[in-house]
Amino acid sequence: MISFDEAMALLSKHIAPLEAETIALSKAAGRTLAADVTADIPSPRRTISAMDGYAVRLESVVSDAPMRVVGEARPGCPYDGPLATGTAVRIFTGAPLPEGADCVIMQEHASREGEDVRFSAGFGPARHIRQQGSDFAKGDIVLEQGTRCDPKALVAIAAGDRSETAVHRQPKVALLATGDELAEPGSAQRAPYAIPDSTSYALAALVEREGGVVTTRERGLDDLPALERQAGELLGSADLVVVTGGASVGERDFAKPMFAAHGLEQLFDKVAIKPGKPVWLGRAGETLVLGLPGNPTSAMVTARLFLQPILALLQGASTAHRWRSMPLAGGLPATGDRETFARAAWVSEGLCPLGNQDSGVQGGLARADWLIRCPPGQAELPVGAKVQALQF
Ligand SMILES: Nc1nc2c(c(=O)[nH]1)N[C@H]1C(S)=C(S)[C@@H](COP(=O)(O)OP(=O)(O)OC[C@H]3O[C@@H](n4cnc5c(N)ncnc54)[C@H](O)[C@@H]3O)O[C@H]1N2
Ligand code: MOO
Repeated sequence: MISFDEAMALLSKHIAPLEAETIALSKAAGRTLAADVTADIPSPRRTISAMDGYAVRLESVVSDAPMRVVGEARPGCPYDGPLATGTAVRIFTGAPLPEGADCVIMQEHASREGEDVRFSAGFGPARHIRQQGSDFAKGDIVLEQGTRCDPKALVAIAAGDRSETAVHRQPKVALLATGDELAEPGSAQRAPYAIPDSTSYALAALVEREGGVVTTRERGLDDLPALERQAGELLGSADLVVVTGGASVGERDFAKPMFAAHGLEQLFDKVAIKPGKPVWLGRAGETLVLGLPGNPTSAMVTARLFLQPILALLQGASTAHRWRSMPLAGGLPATGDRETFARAAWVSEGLCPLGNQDSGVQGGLARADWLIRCPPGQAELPVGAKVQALQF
């Protein structure tokens, strides 16, 4: 059995980004950049006003003396010509600053009388000007390779006047839930010992949220020849197969054997963590296979700890575990001999570990927004202690 850190190092070592493709900006949300994005134009594109008011040469302004307004500048429509000393140009936020102007006086400090304007004293030292290129220059890198295009990143690409961007292909992910007892949610109540397949929809949602494409979401009975056939079909259709259940040592735990006939090479099998010890990763041909334990909390915790970084690595992103130091708002029990990821909720002053930490929990999962990382053998921790936590 390997440690969590050793398992993470194996992910980084064995998982390379999928090939790159160029896509329209309109399709880029959620995708990961395969190359740095450089700006084709500077931002701001021109030196512009940051306020609605009057553009002036500051040294020519005399408080409460009339000044001639010689024209207007609007965004996209500049004042034509240099600004003569002793004159002002009506200007609006975002408009190019007239040549020769070095200050914008906000209209709140101006009183207009026909063609003239007077400025009251005390309009302040701010010039209210944004210099051309003060945000970024033409040719600057506005986003680095490996950045995920969240809404804020889309602003930078568009502002650099780029209509397309190079991203890594989306991973195709096939989901298989194994277990004779599993039934489609809504139909379990019709058979006395059936239970709803509660994690497949959750895993599909996680895959899609993290930039993958779910090619299939299916169930398999605990029957090895049938599972072997199913494995062959799934391996041919996906970059990654995620199989839940059947990971442990039971006589009908077939998650690994079903891929053995297809040349499965194991990268790791069992990790010293709680929950989720039976998690495993392998490769059959070109396709990765991730095995998650059947217990629902274990499946979701290992999906967060392993599936999410695998999807990130396939898309060329940096491994996505952002641990944060956070205070405890409730006591944390001592840890056993496996590194433990305690489920916790954020309350006003910190993280409160949930009362039921059983790996079969389903109902309380929605309240668990954080995983607290507890090293093996850690003593009980009091309220206020700092812990390492990962958004869950
Ligand atoms: N003798 C041992 N027994 C077990 C060990 C062990 O080391 N020695 N490990 C335990 C641990 S830890 C876990 S976690 C589980 C994992 O077992 P499996 O991955 O083989 O999972 P199953 O046996 O198929 O199912 C466990 C449990 O979860 C329910 N389940 C399965 N799939 C789903 C699903 N898609 N939706 C909802 N619930 C699901 C299943 O009905 C079982 O109740 O093994 C321990 N045993
Ligand atoms: O360690 Mo298992 O994944 O919790 O019950």
